[in-house]
Amino acid sequence: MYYLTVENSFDSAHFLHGYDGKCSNLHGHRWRVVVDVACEELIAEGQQRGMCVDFGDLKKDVKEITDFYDHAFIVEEGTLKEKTVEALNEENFRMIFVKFRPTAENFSKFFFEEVKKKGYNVSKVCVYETPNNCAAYSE
Ligand SMILES: Nc1nc2c(c(=O)[nH]1)N=C([C@H](O)[C@H](O)COP(=O)(O)OP(=O)(O)OP(=O)(O)O)CN2
Ligand SMILES: [Zn+2]
Repeated sequence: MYYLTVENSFDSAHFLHGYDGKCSNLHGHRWRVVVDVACEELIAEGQQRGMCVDFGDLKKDVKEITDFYDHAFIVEEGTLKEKTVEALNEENFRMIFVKFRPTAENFSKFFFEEVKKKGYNVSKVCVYETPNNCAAYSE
């Protein structure tokens, strides 16, 4: 089995609703998303001969998926008061609502599925919230 690894990072804010501690406060991370793709066989012919997939294609797709979350406030649906959302909208702050609690674990599964949808044989996705903490998802 061959394994490829690419990564992309994005900066965004979040908070953990219902968390008893500092992470219940609005705070930011440089989220680092590390994607592993597996191949049993390499491409036999053409420009990509000897490759699992072209790093360029994989990097472009991972960047496209993750850059959407850059410089945004990521909010779990239903965790902010309506008037807070309205006020933030009035300020033109970019909010992205997600259906899950925005933890590294949930993001690792979310990005795993998003990259898989692009047709890659994803073997693992790790999401680093800080340089020292990461969560991984694989199937
Ligand atoms: N298993 C998880 N635990 C925590 C997550 C998570 O996604 N998965 N997330 C958080 C918070 O988002 C927090 O920002 C990160 O927590 P923590 O490492 O405790 O904070 P610091 O980076 O500031 O670390 P210090 O060592 O305290 O400086 C919490 N837990
Ligand atoms: Zn955090």
